[in-house]
Amino acid sequence: MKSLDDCRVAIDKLDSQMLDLLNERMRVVHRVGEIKKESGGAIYRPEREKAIIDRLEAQSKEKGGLLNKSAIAAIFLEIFAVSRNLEKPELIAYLGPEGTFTHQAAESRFGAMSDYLSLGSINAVFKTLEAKRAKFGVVPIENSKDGIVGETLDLLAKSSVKIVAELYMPIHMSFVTKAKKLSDIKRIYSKDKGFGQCREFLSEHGLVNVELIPVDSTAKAAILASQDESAAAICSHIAAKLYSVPTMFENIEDEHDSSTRFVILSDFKNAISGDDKTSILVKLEDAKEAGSLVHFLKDFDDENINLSKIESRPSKGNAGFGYWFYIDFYGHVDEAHIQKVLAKHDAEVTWLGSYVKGEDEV
Ligand SMILES: C=C(O[C@@H]1C=C(C(=O)O)C=C[C@H]1O)C(=O)O
Repeated sequence: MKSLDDCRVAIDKLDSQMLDLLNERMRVVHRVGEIKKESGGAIYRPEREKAIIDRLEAQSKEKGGLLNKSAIAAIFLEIFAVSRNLEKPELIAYLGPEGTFTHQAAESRFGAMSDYLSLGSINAVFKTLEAKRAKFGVVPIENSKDGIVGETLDLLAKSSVKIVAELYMPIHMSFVTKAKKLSDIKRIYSKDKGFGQCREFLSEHGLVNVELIPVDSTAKAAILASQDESAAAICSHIAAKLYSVPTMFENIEDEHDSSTRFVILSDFKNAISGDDKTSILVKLEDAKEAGSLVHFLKDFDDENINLSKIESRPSKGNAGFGYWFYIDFYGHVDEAHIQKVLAKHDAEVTWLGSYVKGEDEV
């Protein structure tokens, strides 16, 4: 049996080996960066990152390793982020302020080392990308409980910016405070939705008579709680960490299965990964005729293309009532059967991006 000291000696040796291997990996990555610079290729290649994680998961399973897929993804997504920074540092704009769930989503993909730009609105994220002031943008597109984020869809319809990746993040609320015990808490800050999602928690813990103060964001709630020892905040894990407010309770939301889908925006087209999703916008020319949407969708069905989402939006600017549709389906725009359908509807369809299908949990 190894003693604690023996274990620590073994860990130190393994860490040194890992560091040497990581440095060797970074030298290869540096060369990849040079090749991409010569060819003008995109630095971020989500389909390649997915292939690496899938391969390592299979290897870990086969060899009976202790690391499961999410552990492997957590470690390697950080390595990829550091690698991309070495190839070329690129700025990531997100819907802020710092410490929001969008910030948490951005960090889960781009790591702790990247340069981030927190912006005040979804519109500002699109504008910043259009002006090439940032390479990537991260915005929410839908929530499993609240539905679609209309502003994101409307901006996708108007902008040249493309979706290059998606990710789903479970939304968990933390109860954070500098107070020593619950009875010391006189006020709680959160977004109004934050209170709504944690009603049961508040009543079970006798907090209904405490003053509930709604503020603009859960991040702001964390800041306020960091300045007042008789206050608490209901906020994200990242906000608590960022503003150094101790967590008293985690996962305090009434329903634990709420998740938000975020999209990563940029200006390039991904290669086919074999497990892709595509988003399009459809403005049907004969929209006023009965059955036009059915005919359109029948072409997808004929090619065995499965839809994962269809959402209608009022088209602003037209006289009277006009509609367009936002559609997500499985497959990549460069696959032949998809090309066939899209070519038939060339004038009616705007391609918004093809990207690796996200998994429900990152
Ligand atoms: C190194 C590359 O660039 C990026 C970094 C990757 C990595 O660290 O393995 C993988 C894909 C890209 O996002 C590459 O394209 O191979």
